Amino acid sequence: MTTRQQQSAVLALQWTGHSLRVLDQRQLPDTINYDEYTDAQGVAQAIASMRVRGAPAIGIAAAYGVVLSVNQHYSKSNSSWQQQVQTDITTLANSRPTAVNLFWALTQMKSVLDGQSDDPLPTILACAKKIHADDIAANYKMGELGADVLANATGILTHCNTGALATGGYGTALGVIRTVYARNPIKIYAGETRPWLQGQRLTVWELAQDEIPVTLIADSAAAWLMKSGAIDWVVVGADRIALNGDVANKIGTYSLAVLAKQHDVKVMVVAPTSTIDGAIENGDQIEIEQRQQSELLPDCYTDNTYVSAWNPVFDVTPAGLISAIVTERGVAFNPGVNGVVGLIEA
Ligand SMILES: CSC[C@H]1O[C@H](OP(=O)(O)O)[C@H](O)[C@@H]1O
Repeated sequence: MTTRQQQSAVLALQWTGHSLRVLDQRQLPDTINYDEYTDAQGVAQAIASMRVRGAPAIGIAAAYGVVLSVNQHYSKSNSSWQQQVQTDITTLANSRPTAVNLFWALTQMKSVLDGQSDDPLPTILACAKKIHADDIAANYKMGELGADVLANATGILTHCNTGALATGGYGTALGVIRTVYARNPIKIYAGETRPWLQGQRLTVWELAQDEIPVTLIADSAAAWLMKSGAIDWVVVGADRIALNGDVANKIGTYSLAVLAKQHDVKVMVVAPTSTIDGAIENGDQIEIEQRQQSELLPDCYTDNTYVSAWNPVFDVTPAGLISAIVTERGVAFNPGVNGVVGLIEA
Protein backbone atom coordinates (compact mmCIF):
# COMPACT_ATOMS: atom_id res chain seq x y z
CA MET A 1 0.00 0.00 0.00
CA THR A 2 1.49 3.32 -1.03
CA THR A 3 1.30 6.38 1.21
CA ARG A 4 -0.51 9.55 0.24
CA GLN A 5 2.84 11.08 -0.73
CA GLN A 6 3.69 8.10 -2.95
CA GLN A 7 0.24 8.24 -4.54
CA SER A 8 0.95 11.89 -5.36
CA ALA A 9 3.77 10.66 -7.63
CA VAL A 10 1.15 9.81 -10.30
CA LEU A 11 -0.29 13.22 -11.06
CA ALA A 12 -2.19 14.48 -14.09
CA LEU A 13 -0.92 18.03 -13.58
CA GLN A 14 2.17 19.71 -12.09
CA TRP A 15 2.59 23.52 -11.74
CA THR A 16 6.32 24.29 -12.12
CA GLY A 17 6.15 27.93 -11.00
CA HIS A 18 6.17 29.27 -14.55
CA SER A 19 4.48 26.52 -16.64
CA LEU A 20 2.00 23.65 -16.43
CA ARG A 21 3.25 20.10 -16.90
CA VAL A 22 0.51 17.79 -18.22
CA LEU A 23 0.73 14.00 -18.27
CA ASP A 24 -0.39 12.89 -21.74
CA GLN A 25 -3.03 10.32 -20.75
CA ARG A 26 -3.53 9.21 -24.35
CA GLN A 27 -0.20 7.37 -24.07
CA LEU A 28 -0.92 5.59 -20.76
CA PRO A 29 -0.25 2.98 -19.54
CA ASP A 30 2.56 2.27 -22.01
CA THR A 31 4.30 5.63 -21.87
CA ILE A 32 4.62 8.28 -19.15
CA ASN A 33 5.15 11.53 -21.03
CA TYR A 34 4.66 15.04 -19.62
CA ASP A 35 4.20 18.00 -21.96
CA GLU A 36 4.94 21.52 -20.68
CA TYR A 37 2.60 24.43 -21.48
CA THR A 38 3.34 28.15 -21.15
CA ASP A 39 0.17 29.62 -22.66
CA ALA A 40 -3.61 29.22 -22.39
CA GLN A 41 -4.06 28.03 -25.98
CA GLY A 42 -1.78 25.09 -25.30
CA VAL A 43 -3.73 24.17 -22.17
CA ALA A 44 -7.03 24.45 -24.07
CA GLN A 45 -5.67 22.05 -26.69
CA ALA A 46 -4.46 19.67 -23.99
CA ILE A 47 -8.02 19.58 -22.60
CA ALA A 48 -9.73 19.28 -26.01
CA SER A 49 -7.41 16.44 -27.08
CA MET A 50 -7.85 14.66 -23.71
CA ARG A 51 -4.17 14.76 -22.86
CA VAL A 52 -5.68 15.85 -19.56
CA ARG A 53 -9.21 14.68 -18.82
CA GLY A 54 -11.54 14.14 -15.91
CA ALA A 55 -13.93 16.84 -14.70
CA PRO A 56 -11.91 18.20 -11.73
CA ALA A 57 -8.57 17.91 -13.56
CA ILE A 58 -10.02 19.85 -16.49
CA GLY A 59 -11.07 22.65 -14.12
CA ILE A 60 -7.67 22.78 -12.43
CA ALA A 61 -5.86 22.79 -15.79
CA ALA A 62 -8.06 25.64 -17.01
CA ALA A 63 -7.33 27.63 -13.84
CA TYR A 64 -3.59 27.36 -14.48
CA GLY A 65 -4.32 28.23 -18.12
CA VAL A 66 -5.68 31.58 -16.92
CA VAL A 67 -2.51 32.10 -14.87
CA LEU A 68 -0.40 31.46 -17.97
CA SER A 69 -2.56 33.92 -19.92
CA VAL A 70 -2.08 36.67 -17.33
CA ASN A 71 1.65 35.93 -17.24
CA GLN A 72 1.76 36.24 -21.03
CA HIS A 73 -0.35 39.38 -21.45
CA TYR A 74 -0.11 41.50 -18.31
CA SER A 75 2.23 44.45 -18.19
CA LYS A 76 1.73 48.01 -16.95
CA SER A 77 2.24 49.22 -20.53
CA ASN A 78 -0.33 46.86 -22.09
CA SER A 79 -3.75 48.49 -21.76
CA SER A 80 -5.36 45.54 -23.59
CA TRP A 81 -4.20 42.78 -21.26
CA GLN A 82 -7.64 42.20 -19.75
CA GLN A 83 -9.29 41.77 -23.16
CA GLN A 84 -6.51 39.42 -24.23
CA VAL A 85 -6.93 37.33 -21.07
CA GLN A 86 -10.70 37.22 -21.61
CA THR A 87 -10.09 35.89 -25.14
CA ASP A 88 -7.95 33.13 -23.65
CA ILE A 89 -10.64 32.35 -21.06
CA THR A 90 -13.15 31.95 -23.89
CA THR A 91 -10.74 29.60 -25.68
CA LEU A 92 -10.42 27.51 -22.52
CA ALA A 93 -14.23 27.49 -22.06
CA ASN A 94 -14.66 26.17 -25.61
CA SER A 95 -12.34 23.19 -25.07
CA ARG A 96 -15.00 20.69 -23.84
CA PRO A 97 -18.71 21.28 -23.05
CA THR A 98 -19.92 18.79 -20.43
CA ALA A 99 -17.73 18.94 -17.30
CA VAL A 100 -19.09 21.92 -15.34
CA ASN A 101 -15.88 22.04 -13.26
CA LEU A 102 -14.21 23.75 -16.25
CA PHE A 103 -16.71 26.63 -16.18
CA TRP A 104 -16.80 26.73 -12.37
CA ALA A 105 -13.00 27.15 -12.25
CA LEU A 106 -12.98 29.83 -14.95
CA THR A 107 -15.70 31.73 -13.06
CA GLN A 108 -13.60 31.58 -9.88
CA MET A 109 -10.57 32.92 -11.76
CA LYS A 110 -12.56 35.68 -13.50
CA SER A 111 -14.01 36.87 -10.19
CA VAL A 112 -10.48 37.34 -8.87
CA LEU A 113 -9.30 39.03 -12.07
CA ASP A 114 -12.16 41.51 -12.15
CA GLY A 115 -11.01 43.07 -8.91
CA GLN A 116 -7.41 43.53 -10.03
CA SER A 117 -5.78 46.77 -11.15
CA ASP A 118 -2.13 46.27 -10.16
CA ASP A 119 -0.10 43.17 -11.01
CA PRO A 120 -2.73 40.41 -10.83
CA LEU A 121 -0.31 37.50 -11.13
CA PRO A 122 0.29 36.72 -7.44
CA THR A 123 -3.44 36.80 -6.64
CA ILE A 124 -4.54 34.84 -9.68
CA LEU A 125 -1.87 32.19 -9.08
CA ALA A 126 -2.98 31.87 -5.47
CA CYS A 127 -6.54 31.29 -6.69
CA ALA A 128 -5.46 28.52 -9.08
CA LYS A 129 -3.36 26.84 -6.40
CA LYS A 130 -6.31 27.01 -3.98
CA ILE A 131 -8.61 25.36 -6.54
CA HIS A 132 -6.00 22.62 -6.91
CA ALA A 133 -5.40 22.13 -3.18
CA ASP A 134 -9.12 22.28 -2.33
CA ASP A 135 -9.81 19.56 -4.89
CA ILE A 136 -7.30 17.20 -3.28
CA ALA A 137 -8.67 17.94 0.20
CA ALA A 138 -12.22 17.34 -1.07
CA ASN A 139 -11.17 13.96 -2.49
CA TYR A 140 -9.80 12.74 0.83
CA LYS A 141 -12.95 13.97 2.62
CA MET A 142 -15.19 12.22 0.06
CA GLY A 143 -13.06 9.12 0.46
CA GLU A 144 -13.93 8.99 4.15
CA LEU A 145 -17.62 9.83 3.68
CA GLY A 146 -18.05 7.38 0.83
CA ALA A 147 -16.21 4.59 2.64
CA ASP A 148 -18.53 5.08 5.63
CA VAL A 149 -21.51 4.44 3.33
CA LEU A 150 -19.76 1.37 1.87
CA ALA A 151 -18.83 -0.08 5.27
CA ASN A 152 -20.66 -3.33 4.49
CA ALA A 153 -20.01 -3.49 0.75
CA THR A 154 -18.84 -6.84 -0.59
CA GLY A 155 -17.86 -5.93 -4.16
CA ILE A 156 -17.59 -2.73 -6.21
CA LEU A 157 -17.70 -2.06 -9.94
CA THR A 158 -16.34 1.27 -11.13
CA HIS A 159 -16.48 2.87 -14.58
CA CYS A 160 -14.12 5.16 -16.47
CA ASN A 161 -11.29 6.76 -14.49
CA THR A 162 -11.97 8.90 -11.47
CA GLY A 163 -8.60 8.76 -9.76
CA ALA A 164 -5.54 10.98 -9.44
CA LEU A 165 -5.48 11.16 -13.24
CA ALA A 166 -8.95 12.75 -13.32
CA THR A 167 -8.46 15.16 -10.43
CA GLY A 168 -5.89 17.15 -8.47
CA GLY A 169 -4.92 13.90 -6.75
CA TYR A 170 -6.30 10.79 -5.00
CA GLY A 171 -9.58 10.80 -6.92
CA THR A 172 -13.32 11.00 -6.45
CA ALA A 173 -14.94 7.58 -6.91
CA LEU A 174 -11.50 5.98 -7.01
CA GLY A 175 -10.63 7.93 -3.89
CA VAL A 176 -13.58 6.28 -2.16
CA ILE A 177 -12.41 2.90 -3.47
CA ARG A 178 -8.87 3.56 -2.19
CA THR A 179 -10.27 4.42 1.24
CA VAL A 180 -12.66 1.44 1.29
CA TYR A 181 -9.86 -0.95 0.37
CA ALA A 182 -7.55 0.43 3.06
CA ARG A 183 -10.27 -0.37 5.64
CA ASN A 184 -11.59 -3.61 4.10
CA PRO A 185 -9.87 -5.31 1.11
CA ILE A 186 -12.99 -6.20 -0.88
CA LYS A 187 -13.21 -7.14 -4.57
CA ILE A 188 -12.80 -4.26 -7.00
CA TYR A 189 -13.89 -4.51 -10.63
CA ALA A 190 -13.19 -1.92 -13.33
CA GLY A 191 -15.08 -1.62 -16.59
CA GLU A 192 -12.89 -1.09 -19.66
CA THR A 193 -15.01 1.98 -20.64
CA ARG A 194 -15.07 1.94 -24.40
CA PRO A 195 -14.28 3.66 -26.68
CA TRP A 196 -11.51 5.70 -24.97
CA LEU A 197 -10.74 2.91 -22.46
CA GLN A 198 -10.21 5.08 -19.37
CA GLY A 199 -10.96 2.05 -17.20
CA GLN A 200 -8.69 -0.45 -18.96
CA ARG A 201 -5.81 2.01 -19.50
CA LEU A 202 -6.03 4.39 -16.52
CA THR A 203 -7.99 2.94 -13.58
CA VAL A 204 -6.32 -0.48 -13.75
CA TRP A 205 -2.93 1.27 -13.96
CA GLU A 206 -3.63 3.57 -10.98
CA LEU A 207 -4.83 0.71 -8.77
CA ALA A 208 -1.86 -1.43 -9.77
CA GLN A 209 0.44 1.46 -8.80
CA ASP A 210 -1.25 1.39 -5.37
CA GLU A 211 -0.99 -2.41 -5.17
CA ILE A 212 -4.78 -2.67 -4.98
CA PRO A 213 -6.02 -5.82 -6.79
CA VAL A 214 -8.48 -4.99 -9.55
CA THR A 215 -10.34 -7.18 -12.04
CA LEU A 216 -10.97 -5.68 -15.48
CA ILE A 217 -14.23 -6.54 -17.22
CA ALA A 218 -15.58 -5.79 -20.69
CA ASP A 219 -18.33 -3.18 -20.55
CA SER A 220 -20.68 -5.83 -21.97
CA ALA A 221 -19.97 -8.16 -19.03
CA ALA A 222 -21.43 -5.81 -16.41
CA ALA A 223 -24.92 -7.35 -16.34
CA TRP A 224 -23.55 -10.88 -16.03
CA LEU A 225 -21.22 -9.74 -13.21
CA MET A 226 -24.18 -8.22 -11.36
CA LYS A 227 -26.26 -11.37 -11.88
CA SER A 228 -23.40 -13.42 -10.40
CA GLY A 229 -23.80 -11.51 -7.12
CA ALA A 230 -20.12 -10.50 -7.13
CA ILE A 231 -20.89 -6.80 -6.60
CA ASP A 232 -23.39 -4.88 -4.50
CA TRP A 233 -22.30 -1.36 -5.48
CA VAL A 234 -21.49 0.57 -8.64
CA VAL A 235 -19.28 3.57 -7.72
CA VAL A 236 -18.70 6.27 -10.35
CA GLY A 237 -17.77 9.91 -10.78
CA ALA A 238 -19.64 12.75 -12.46
CA ASP A 239 -19.09 15.59 -14.88
CA ARG A 240 -22.18 17.63 -14.16
CA ILE A 241 -24.97 17.17 -11.60
CA ALA A 242 -28.32 18.95 -11.97
CA LEU A 243 -30.20 20.30 -8.94
CA ASN A 244 -32.67 17.40 -9.07
CA GLY A 245 -29.77 14.93 -8.78
CA ASP A 246 -29.61 13.82 -12.43
CA VAL A 247 -25.96 12.99 -13.22
CA ALA A 248 -23.99 13.38 -16.45
CA ASN A 249 -21.06 10.98 -16.49
CA LYS A 250 -19.04 8.83 -18.89
CA ILE A 251 -21.09 7.03 -21.52
CA GLY A 252 -22.17 3.68 -20.13
CA THR A 253 -23.03 4.99 -16.66
CA TYR A 254 -26.74 5.14 -17.45
CA SER A 255 -26.61 1.53 -18.68
CA LEU A 256 -24.93 0.45 -15.45
CA ALA A 257 -27.58 2.25 -13.37
CA VAL A 258 -30.42 0.55 -15.25
CA LEU A 259 -28.72 -2.84 -14.86
CA ALA A 260 -28.06 -2.13 -11.18
CA LYS A 261 -31.77 -1.53 -10.57
CA GLN A 262 -32.58 -4.85 -12.22
CA HIS A 263 -30.09 -6.69 -9.95
CA ASP A 264 -30.62 -4.89 -6.60
CA VAL A 265 -27.19 -3.29 -6.89
CA LYS A 266 -26.79 0.22 -5.44
CA VAL A 267 -25.26 3.17 -7.32
CA MET A 268 -22.97 5.73 -5.70
CA VAL A 269 -21.88 8.92 -7.47
CA VAL A 270 -18.84 10.72 -6.01
CA ALA A 271 -18.12 14.31 -7.00
CA PRO A 272 -17.04 17.59 -5.38
CA THR A 273 -19.72 20.30 -5.12
CA SER A 274 -17.92 22.11 -7.96
CA THR A 275 -19.56 19.43 -10.16
CA ILE A 276 -23.08 20.51 -9.14
CA ASP A 277 -24.54 22.97 -11.65
CA GLY A 278 -26.83 25.25 -9.68
CA ALA A 279 -28.10 26.78 -12.93
CA ILE A 280 -29.88 23.65 -14.18
CA GLU A 281 -32.92 21.93 -12.76
CA ASN A 282 -32.55 18.53 -14.46
CA GLY A 283 -30.31 16.45 -16.70
CA ASP A 284 -32.18 17.27 -19.90
CA GLN A 285 -30.39 20.62 -19.88
CA ILE A 286 -26.88 19.10 -19.87
CA GLU A 287 -24.91 19.34 -23.15
CA ILE A 288 -23.50 15.93 -24.05
CA GLU A 289 -20.14 16.05 -25.83
CA GLN A 290 -19.96 14.23 -29.15
CA ARG A 291 -16.38 13.35 -30.05
CA GLN A 292 -14.80 12.51 -33.40
CA GLN A 293 -16.05 9.40 -35.20
CA SER A 294 -12.38 8.40 -35.55
CA GLU A 295 -12.25 7.71 -31.80
CA LEU A 296 -14.71 4.86 -32.42
CA LEU A 297 -14.39 3.82 -36.04
CA PRO A 298 -11.46 1.71 -37.34
CA ASP A 299 -9.24 3.68 -39.75
CA CYS A 300 -10.24 1.47 -42.66
CA TYR A 301 -13.69 3.12 -42.69
CA THR A 302 -12.40 6.71 -42.67
CA ASP A 303 -13.37 7.38 -46.30
CA ASN A 304 -16.25 4.92 -46.46
CA THR A 305 -19.44 6.85 -47.17
CA TYR A 306 -21.57 3.92 -45.99
CA VAL A 307 -20.12 3.78 -42.48
CA SER A 308 -20.44 6.34 -39.70
CA ALA A 309 -20.17 6.34 -35.92
CA TRP A 310 -22.30 7.97 -33.24
CA ASN A 311 -19.93 8.87 -30.41
CA PRO A 312 -21.56 10.62 -27.45
CA VAL A 313 -18.99 10.38 -24.62
CA PHE A 314 -21.36 11.11 -21.73
CA ASP A 315 -24.88 10.13 -20.76
CA VAL A 316 -27.32 11.24 -18.07
CA THR A 317 -28.42 8.96 -15.23
CA PRO A 318 -31.77 9.95 -13.66
CA ALA A 319 -31.51 10.70 -9.95
CA GLY A 320 -34.07 7.99 -9.23
CA LEU A 321 -31.54 5.31 -10.23
CA ILE A 322 -28.90 6.64 -7.81
CA SER A 323 -28.66 5.52 -4.17
CA ALA A 324 -26.19 8.15 -2.92
CA ILE A 325 -24.34 11.21 -4.17
CA VAL A 326 -21.20 11.79 -2.10
CA THR A 327 -19.62 15.26 -1.97
CA GLU A 328 -17.07 16.87 0.35
CA ARG A 329 -19.95 18.66 2.07
CA GLY A 330 -21.96 15.52 2.77
CA VAL A 331 -24.03 12.74 1.22
CA ALA A 332 -27.39 13.04 -0.55
CA PHE A 333 -29.16 9.70 -0.12
CA ASN A 334 -31.91 8.78 -2.62
CA PRO A 335 -31.39 12.00 -4.59
CA GLY A 336 -34.41 11.09 -6.70
CA VAL A 337 -36.54 12.27 -3.77
CA ASN A 338 -34.79 15.47 -2.63
CA GLY A 339 -32.17 16.24 -5.28
CA VAL A 340 -28.88 17.82 -4.19
CA VAL A 341 -29.85 21.40 -3.35
CA GLY A 342 -29.01 20.79 0.31
CA LEU A 343 -25.42 20.03 -0.61
CA ILE A 344 -24.75 23.44 -2.17
CA GLU A 345 -26.82 25.53 0.24
CA ALA A 346 -24.79 24.34 3.25
C1 LIG B 1 -13.35 12.53 -11.38
S1 LIG B 1 -14.64 12.64 -12.45
C2 LIG B 1 -13.97 12.08 -13.94
C3 LIG B 1 -15.04 11.93 -14.98
O1 LIG B 1 -14.55 12.48 -16.21
C4 LIG B 1 -14.52 11.42 -17.15
O2 LIG B 1 -14.75 11.85 -18.46
P1 LIG B 1 -13.49 12.11 -19.46
O3 LIG B 1 -12.49 11.00 -19.23
O4 LIG B 1 -14.11 12.09 -20.84
O5 LIG B 1 -12.97 13.48 -19.08
C5 LIG B 1 -15.61 10.50 -16.69
O6 LIG B 1 -16.88 11.00 -17.01
C6 LIG B 1 -15.37 10.49 -15.22
O7 LIG B 1 -16.41 10.04 -14.42
